[in-house]
Amino acid sequence: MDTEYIKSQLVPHPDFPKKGIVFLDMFPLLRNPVAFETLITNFVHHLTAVTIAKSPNRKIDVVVGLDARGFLFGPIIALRLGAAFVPVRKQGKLPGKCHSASYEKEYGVDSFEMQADAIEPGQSVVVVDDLIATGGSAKAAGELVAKSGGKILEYLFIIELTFLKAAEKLDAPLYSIVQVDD
Ligand SMILES: O=P(O)(O)OC[C@H]1O[C@H](OP(=O)(O)OP(=O)(O)O)[C@H](O)[C@@H]1O
Ligand SMILES: Nc1ncnc2[nH]cnc12
Repeated sequence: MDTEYIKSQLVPHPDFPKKGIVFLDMFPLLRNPVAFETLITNFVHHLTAVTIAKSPNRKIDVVVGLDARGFLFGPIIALRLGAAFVPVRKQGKLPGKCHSASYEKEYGVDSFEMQADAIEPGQSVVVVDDLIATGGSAKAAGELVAKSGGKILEYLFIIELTFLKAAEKLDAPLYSIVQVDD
């Protein structure tokens, strides 16, 4: 089963980057091409099914990836879907006019930016990242998409820390491949 295989590639690191956090490292998954392909295929099949169920004639226009680990697989999903890839970056990295939103996360505070002309009003958007913990970064990304007039179809993650109940903070459905419940 995809889920078990993908889960088996994630390596927990207790007390990183600070005491009390169990950091789930996704990089071993990317070192294994079969697991990486399984991951991408899972996301693409899921998104194809969701798109068909919602509106067979409508495609996903934009895949938004979050800095930094969402950049590692978001562009691949975008290419497979024939969609644009748009990065949401930490503050001060993007040139031109940007929208910005600040947020609190599992181990700190940060601010995100997205180029103001990257998404056109009415475009269908999915947001991807490796992991959702408190949901602070995903929520901030959602605010940036909304400022551009994009419509979020779904938020997608490899890992969801379900005990933090982040799904309740989001304005669109959440899909995750691996759920961690404690
Ligand atoms: O749901 P949240 O509580 O917002 O936490 C999840 C976010 O935290 C991690 O990124 P991090 O900010 O550590 O940055 P990195 O990808 O640059 O390591 C992770 O990749 C998510 O983006
Ligand atoms: N527990 C965790 N493991 C990996 N990345 C994270 N980002 C936020 N929380 C994390």
